Amino acid sequence: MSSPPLAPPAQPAQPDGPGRAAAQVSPPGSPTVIRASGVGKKFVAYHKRATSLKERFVRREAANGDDFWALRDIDVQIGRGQTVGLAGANGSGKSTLLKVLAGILRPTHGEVAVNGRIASLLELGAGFNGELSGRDNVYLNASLLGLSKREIDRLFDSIVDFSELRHKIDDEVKHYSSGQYVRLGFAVAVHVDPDILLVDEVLAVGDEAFQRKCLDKIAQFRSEGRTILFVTHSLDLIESMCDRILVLESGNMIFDGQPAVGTKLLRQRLGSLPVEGVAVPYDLAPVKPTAVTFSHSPGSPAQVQYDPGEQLTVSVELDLTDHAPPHVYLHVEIMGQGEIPIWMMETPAGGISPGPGLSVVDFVVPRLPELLGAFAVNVRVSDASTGQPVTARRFEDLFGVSGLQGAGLLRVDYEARLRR
Ligand SMILES: Nc1ncnc2c1ncn2[C@@H]1O[C@H](COP(=O)(O)OP(=O)(O)OP(=O)(O)O)[C@@H](O)[C@H]1O
Repeated sequence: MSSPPLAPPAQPAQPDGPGRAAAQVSPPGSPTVIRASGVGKKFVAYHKRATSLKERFVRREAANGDDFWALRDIDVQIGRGQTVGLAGANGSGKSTLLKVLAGILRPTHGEVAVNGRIASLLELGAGFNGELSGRDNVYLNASLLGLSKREIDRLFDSIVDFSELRHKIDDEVKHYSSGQYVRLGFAVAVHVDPDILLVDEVLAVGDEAFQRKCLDKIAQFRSEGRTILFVTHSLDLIESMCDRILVLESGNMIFDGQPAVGTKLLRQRLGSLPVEGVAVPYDLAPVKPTAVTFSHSPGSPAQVQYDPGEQLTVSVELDLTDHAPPHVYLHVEIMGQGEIPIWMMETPAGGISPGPGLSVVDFVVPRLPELLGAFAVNVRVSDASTGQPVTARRFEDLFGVSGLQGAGLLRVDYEARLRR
């Protein structure tokens, strides 16, 4: 599917953060190759099937069909050369979004524009005719993706070699196993010289050796500057292979941005991230850290993603009862991937004296170091006069720092010297 060249991408409209999608612009100078604007997709869910012709006639159409929005108001722009992971719980709309972007499903609302040749490997068997042989399906599939007969003749052996199905190539594909289907589908998709590759979770069907081969191919495509969008439940894979993650929840895009931040948010939402760190019962504490927010400067609008060198303010809201100690000491740990404390901030040793009620303590970091990752916050409160712990709380609210591309967590200056 292709369309006329797209206009330069518009700037993102809204600030980023969990709970609303953070629009991500393409890297500077990289044109947008996929743009979805206000995309919604409605299905009609029929809860109960009519059991007789009469019943079907009496109910007619809409009587027991509920509208069901599998996608709601999705705005996204994908820049050329980006590798984007699409993640979310079962039924969140990932496959539907991929199909809408591939032009296989028409959106109920909104528009999709694509600039470049798309090859897609969607649900099992999509694009294959079970009655035809593997050989015929290679020709059929590749011609649907825009290749001429002569081009397919030239690529045929390479496609079959990649699929490792030469011994099966003249069998009807309805007799293929699901893994064999995917092998052939993937082999065709990567041979048609696509600008954009869309891959659904189907890769999980292949055996380990074939998965490795597919991932190597995706890595090669990535290094060639092609655009890749893939659905996976493997958040580790997204962290290692993608420049960007889109997280869907009930058809809404709740996050668009840095993989480390998005995967952590999703793990939180799926309940697969342990919450820990409460030392003293929080409910009984006379001083409660009730919220943590991130912004550029004290009091400025909340923001989640930062670049190295930018100012960051971590604001801790405290709620004190009348029985709170007069001098309170706060210890704030910024926690990285794998529960590693990255840095620590604290109030002066004598503590602070906020008084009863709500107050906010701002920790201002004038220049963020050259870091990469998503960071959560642990807050410990103690009585500054006695040193006794009061309570502790872990905040899963995250901020992310981008800027280093696959270069580890921290930038360290170094020289490489040869010595003989
Ligand atoms: N053709 C259809 N008719 C009705 N409902 C549909 C149709 N296709 C998908 N759905 C529904 O839309 C929702 C989103 O489905 P989709 O396959 O996009 O989810 P997904 O995020 O890819 O899920 P999974 O991780 O389980 O593959 C689901 O509730 C699904 O049942």
